[in-house]
Amino acid sequence: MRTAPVSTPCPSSTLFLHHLPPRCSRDPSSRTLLSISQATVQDRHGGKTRGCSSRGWSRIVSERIREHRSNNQIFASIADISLEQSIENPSLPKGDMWSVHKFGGTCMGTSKRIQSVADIVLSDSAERKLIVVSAMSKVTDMMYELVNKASSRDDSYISAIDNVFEKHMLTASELLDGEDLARFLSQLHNDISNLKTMLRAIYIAGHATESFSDFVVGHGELWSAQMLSYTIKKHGRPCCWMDTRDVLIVNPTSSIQVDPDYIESEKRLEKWFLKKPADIIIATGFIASTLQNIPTTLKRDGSDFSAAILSALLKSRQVTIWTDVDGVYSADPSKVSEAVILRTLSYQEAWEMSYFGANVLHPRTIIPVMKHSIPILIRNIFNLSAPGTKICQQPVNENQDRKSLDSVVKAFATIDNLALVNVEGTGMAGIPGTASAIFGTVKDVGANVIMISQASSEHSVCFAVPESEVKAVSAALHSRFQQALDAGRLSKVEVIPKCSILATVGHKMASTPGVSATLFDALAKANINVRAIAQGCSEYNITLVLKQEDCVRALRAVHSRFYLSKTTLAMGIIGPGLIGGTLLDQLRDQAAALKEKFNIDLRVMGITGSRTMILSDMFAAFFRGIDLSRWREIQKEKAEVADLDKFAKHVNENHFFPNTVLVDCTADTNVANHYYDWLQKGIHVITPNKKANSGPLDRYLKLRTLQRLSYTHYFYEATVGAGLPIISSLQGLLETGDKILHIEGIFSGTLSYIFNNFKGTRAFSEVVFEAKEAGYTEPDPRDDLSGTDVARKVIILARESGLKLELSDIPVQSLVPEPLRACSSSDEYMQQLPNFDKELSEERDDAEASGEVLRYVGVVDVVNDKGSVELRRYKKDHPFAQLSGSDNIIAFTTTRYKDQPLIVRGPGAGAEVTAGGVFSDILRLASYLGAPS
Ligand SMILES: NC(=O)C1=CN([C@@H]2O[C@H](COP(=O)(O)OP(=O)(O)OC[C@H]3O[C@@H](n4cnc5c(N)ncnc54)[C@H](O)[C@@H]3O)[C@@H](O)[C@H]2O)C=CC1
Ligand SMILES: N[C@@H](CC=O)C(=O)O
Ligand code: NA
Repeated sequence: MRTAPVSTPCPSSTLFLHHLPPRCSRDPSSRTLLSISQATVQDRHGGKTRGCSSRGWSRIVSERIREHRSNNQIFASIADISLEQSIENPSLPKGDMWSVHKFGGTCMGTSKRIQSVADIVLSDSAERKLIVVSAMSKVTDMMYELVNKASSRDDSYISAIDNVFEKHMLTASELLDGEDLARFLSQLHNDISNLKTMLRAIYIAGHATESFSDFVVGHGELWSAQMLSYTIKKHGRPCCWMDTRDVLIVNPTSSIQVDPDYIESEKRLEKWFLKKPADIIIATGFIASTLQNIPTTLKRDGSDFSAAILSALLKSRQVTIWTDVDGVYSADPSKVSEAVILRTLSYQEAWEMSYFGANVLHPRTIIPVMKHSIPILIRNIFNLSAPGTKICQQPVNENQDRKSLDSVVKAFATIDNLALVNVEGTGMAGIPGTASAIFGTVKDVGANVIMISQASSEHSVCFAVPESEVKAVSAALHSRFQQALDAGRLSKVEVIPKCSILATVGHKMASTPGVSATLFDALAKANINVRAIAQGCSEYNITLVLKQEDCVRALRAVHSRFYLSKTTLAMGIIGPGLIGGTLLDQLRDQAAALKEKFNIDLRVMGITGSRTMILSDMFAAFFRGIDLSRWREIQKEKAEVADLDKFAKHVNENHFFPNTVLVDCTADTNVANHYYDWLQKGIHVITPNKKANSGPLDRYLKLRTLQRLSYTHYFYEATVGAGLPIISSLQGLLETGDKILHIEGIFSGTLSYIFNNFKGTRAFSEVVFEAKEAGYTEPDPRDDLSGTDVARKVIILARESGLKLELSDIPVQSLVPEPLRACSSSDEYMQQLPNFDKELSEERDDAEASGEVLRYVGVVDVVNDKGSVELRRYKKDHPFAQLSGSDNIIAFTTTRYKDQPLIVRGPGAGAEVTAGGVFSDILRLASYLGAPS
């Protein structure tokens, strides 16, 4: 047997013998192993047995070995020897003076990080500290790999173990020097050569028992604990390292779980402390022993569990789990960028979250500390300024966690790759044992049921299982219930694939009215269908099953709805002309204020004109949207050929934003023809374009019906009177039960401007040109001058009032001279217009002579089911004669406003006011979707 050269005695080392499973003694290699272990036994107790020579120790141990048959007894006996040898020591103090910390593999990943860990430990002002450490990052995997290689007789385990040695040797050399380094390296050498012997035995046997494997793997923790202990000692602070296999006693309950034996562990901890009453203890995480002293691990609960058990044994003031995130987020930050760090969580909330894979402790880890009300602090080793998340009995100062106090929802989590199984049939109701038969069958195929839901009618039971297990579950159920299916007692065993779970977690959530309503409302508004629901009476969790493709959108929708983040809208702007361009600039200027003051986050994901479009960068800045401070430049630099379908898909199908709105700022009928399809897909539509609402009646009615049936919104305030509240006023009157009798008004900003300024000093064509320049006209000014634009507005208001009129039903008096109606372009029309100035001049002079003015008005005669558009004369004292600029004026005569009409007046055209009207529709949408109003 080769042993590593030992330059200095090893004061603290692992006890090899005592960790050997009983079967070791029957193993051909056990004799060799025993001889190694004798050497290490003496090391292990070196700290307390300095008075005992190596030979003396060997003698005592040999005697005890003779006295006791099993290795376990040997260990117990050895422990007794060390106790016999121990000098008088204080008993183990417990309580507030202890502060427990746990540093995971990442924190212990390099020499620099181990140094930072030492600094953190030293800066903790607690009287006594117990520090639990994991193996250096990747080491546990490397160790498992060693066992796998050896047991599959792969020779490369030898070079692999050399890599393990190298990694620790280099790290220690960077951290330590002098005698400490020599001691550590000698110990490392010893351990590695012991491991090589053991791996050789595994190699020969072609098999490793679980305890062999646990024994090998646990070395990562032993080495990291020793390195940290020496590093702290280097700073002049007395410090001991603890092999927790001497202290933590557990009963393995399954291959993935162990139960701590608190009574035995407490006894052993007290014994340990008698020997090493240190103020700073560095303890190995993850590893433990059985009551029979067989090495084992804490399985998947790992080092966090070690820290929690030790913390409970010491009744420490707090346990700090150091990791690489700032704390527990309200949702997975990779899916919800506005997720916030929760300052506090109750123990129950924390274990609900951890089940869903949030970066929280495993529920079993929480139980030991919860019993003694010990707070757990989760902190980021890479960001010491972050206060972290405190998991404790009573969440302190809940207000800090959320902006909204009334919300009791803390956080959201999701699980993907699930399938729902639905067992349905009339033969289940009132028959005891059906559920047991169903779930017994599921258990028999080893599938894990993640949630269950059954309505009280008992006609169906549905449950979620991992997608990977559903095939076996379905086959087993079909076979188990074949007879019931054949007889029709069960109608189906159905699998709904590609599902996800969305869980909402919060303290006392279920006992607060309105939580579920708000949750489901947020989902409905994002057009997300819920397949199944489960809420236990624990009141900490509401679980929903949805289509997997909807899951991230759902997560974002509910997260923002509970005010944990902004109401985020993905927007696509179609037609960046005068109105669209002005809107984009307004969005740019207002974005920050909207985010900060109103919790609304608007992201323009695409802008398309008729020929080219720009889409937000799919990878880099995708989620930020297009930089609106440079959208014109980006349009020049990065535009691609416009494709409206691709555009809508890009904006909508990101799966990230719960809601999408397309804003149509064109005057194009083709774009308007897409609204139905978009609304059907759950895309909200906002527009100043009048084409959809004034187009063919049947299409309009279909669109409105769809909109009313769905949770998808279609807003078009700017189609009449630009930003003036015309549509909303009319809707308000109707919704509150008023009856519209008559609507009359000046609906054209262009024609209002023209007749307000056509005072005999300038030619008619000159004033038309001014109106166009001012941005009041339609893209083609003939739409205004022909009265078509006003007719469209009349139709929009008539239909809104319940009349079923077509555009062709409205008689329109056109102001476009007959010969110019056939002009091929608006430019040609504008050029030729001066030739026809005379006609309108004469009409104006004639009116003037009678003390009247000309006004171009639209009328909706609801009582007589008709509308008209014409040039009328009004006395100079009539309200319609008092206008200026591009003012619109609209008078609603209703059953409530009969004697005096309700009048809305103000600028009814122009870039700023129109874009402002569209913008206010966008904010109305955000508020409908849950933004604070
Ligand atoms: N100017 C005003 O005061 C008011 C205008 N409106 C309406 O606002 C809309 C826009 O008007 P303006 O901005 O003045 O017109 P504009 O002509 O300046 O802008 C329209 C933009 O849409 C683009 N476009 C046309 N067809 C397209 C298509 N199929 N796909 C993508 N882009 C397309 C054009 O290239 C242009 O950039 C019109 O529907 C108008 O009726 C409504 C109220 C007031
Ligand atoms: N061209 C229109 C613009 C608003 O719809 C008008 O002049 O009113
Ligand atoms: Na309006």
